Amino acid sequence: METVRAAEAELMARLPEGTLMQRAAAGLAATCARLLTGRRGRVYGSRVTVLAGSGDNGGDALYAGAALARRGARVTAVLLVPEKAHPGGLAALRAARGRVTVEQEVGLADFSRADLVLDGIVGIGGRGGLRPEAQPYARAARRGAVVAVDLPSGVDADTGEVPGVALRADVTVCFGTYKPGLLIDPGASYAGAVQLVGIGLEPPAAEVTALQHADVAALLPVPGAESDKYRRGVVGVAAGSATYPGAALLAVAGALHGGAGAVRYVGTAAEEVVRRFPEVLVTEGGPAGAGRVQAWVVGPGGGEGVRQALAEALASDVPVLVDADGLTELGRLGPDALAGRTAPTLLTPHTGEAARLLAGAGGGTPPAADDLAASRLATARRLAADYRATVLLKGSTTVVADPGGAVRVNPTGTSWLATAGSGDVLAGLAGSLLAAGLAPLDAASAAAYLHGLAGREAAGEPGAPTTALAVAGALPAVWRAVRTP
Ligand SMILES: NC(=O)C1=CN([C@@H]2O[C@H](COP(=O)(O)OP(=O)(O)OC[C@H]3O[C@@H](n4cnc5c(N)ncnc54)[C@H](OP(=O)(O)O)[C@@H]3O)[C@@H](O)[C@H]2O)[C@@H](O)CC1
Ligand SMILES: Nc1ncnc2c1ncn2[C@@H]1O[C@H](COP(=O)(O)OP(=O)(O)O)[C@@H](O)[C@H]1O
Ligand SMILES: [K+]
Repeated sequence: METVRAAEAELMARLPEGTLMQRAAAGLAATCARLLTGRRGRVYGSRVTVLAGSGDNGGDALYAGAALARRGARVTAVLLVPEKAHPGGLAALRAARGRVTVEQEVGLADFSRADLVLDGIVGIGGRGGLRPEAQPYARAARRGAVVAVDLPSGVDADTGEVPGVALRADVTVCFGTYKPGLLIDPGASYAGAVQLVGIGLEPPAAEVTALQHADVAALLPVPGAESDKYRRGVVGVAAGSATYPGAALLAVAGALHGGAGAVRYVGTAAEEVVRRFPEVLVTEGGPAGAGRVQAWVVGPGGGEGVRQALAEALASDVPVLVDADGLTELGRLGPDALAGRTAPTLLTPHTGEAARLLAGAGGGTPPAADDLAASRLATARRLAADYRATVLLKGSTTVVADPGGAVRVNPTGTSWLATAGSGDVLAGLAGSLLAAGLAPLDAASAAAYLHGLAGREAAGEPGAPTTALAVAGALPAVWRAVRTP
């Protein structure tokens, strides 16, 4: 949040005092009024509780509460740290005939009864989780909507980590820029629907970004008039074993829809692959003896042959994507196995595989996968730095980290993707984009974006269990949707 603060400070120096807070509060009040109108038909007479902490986040909430009170809402502000409540906001609320209480019991009762709660306990200035005085609100029952001011209180703005408890919101109104904590789980799951209110803040280039349709459309490889299959790129897939022949089919299915001109398969499932996908080139032996490819995918359903396949692929001078059993093997070898590479490497672990990779990098026992899921940003960054490779960390929020420091979080994911084999499809898809010439960060984040949309498409609305093969089958429709202006 240092960059946001710097941008705010720079902008504030040019504006009359309080301008940004007034803009923020006006946007916040407008969203609250829309929500109340939607739920109750009108703002007038509705019950609103403002939870106001000790900083400017509380100030925003108090000013917005004042605006709602002027429209006839019955507003009560609960001051969590009475001596530090924002003086201007408090005065505005009082002038609008809002009630103020410092009794936490009264506050909790109001909170539970309210049609709408404004969570202004703490925003980007919050550190170390909710303090004791605020914790009961995170646990209390409520019947109304909770609108988080800038960020759900208790969520770390920079990382999405939740040390302790946090206030779950239905809507988060964030000011100026999306904070990473709103995009990365577990924080993202507390934010509800996120609305951005412009306050005239021009954010500097962010360290953590999320692609949108237009960004992905610009990245996707599209054949030109002069293209042929080789110029579009050939992706090599070394996947599948006697135990998991299906992983080969799924990785190939993803690869066929990723933009490469051809897919070359090596491995024990060649017969099944060709029966299902006659367009695939198959070669005996491992990656070293296969014809020229522009990128390798190694590891899905890997089995016995994975050690050799990984060694051969890593010895090549083309980008290599390592997934699944390939990652387990790489964890055994440690980062040194990538030291001599002349082309980029993309690692696509889930948190269990990430734990093995970290153990391989640092020695010792693997960290618990659950702990890594609670600190996705830090985990992806650490792996990227340790292995000097691009890392796509899978799971409830997919995070892609480049060794150079850039991070992208994927906004399209859906938990319907938590189905066996969908990771294999993602590996093939991302490998295909690598072969088509995308940089690893672009290939990984565009693949995650398409894969998330395909998961949604395959699950349908309002959602039903789907399969990895159906996710692969949805990819063409998703490409078209993304490329439609
Ligand atoms: N800057 C701007 O131009 C604009 C900023 N805007 C708004 O300001 C917000 C940032 O305001 P901020 O910097 O005052 O910090 P904020 O989030 O209110 O928290 C700091 C206070 O909370 C306390 N505290 C700390 N940790 C805590 C915890 N875990 N649990 C409980 N309390 C905790 C801490 O107390 P202390 O440590 O001092 O005791 C300190 O007093 C931002 O999110 C946005 O809403 C908008 O108006 C647009 C323009
Ligand atoms: N809760 C979730 N929400 C969103 N996506 C998820 C969730 N759980 C898993 N996924 C996604 O599903 C895919 C599962 O991949 P992976 O764990 O490799 O499974 P498999 O090995 O069975 O293919 C990944 O793309 C991952 O990001
Ligand atoms: K808040």
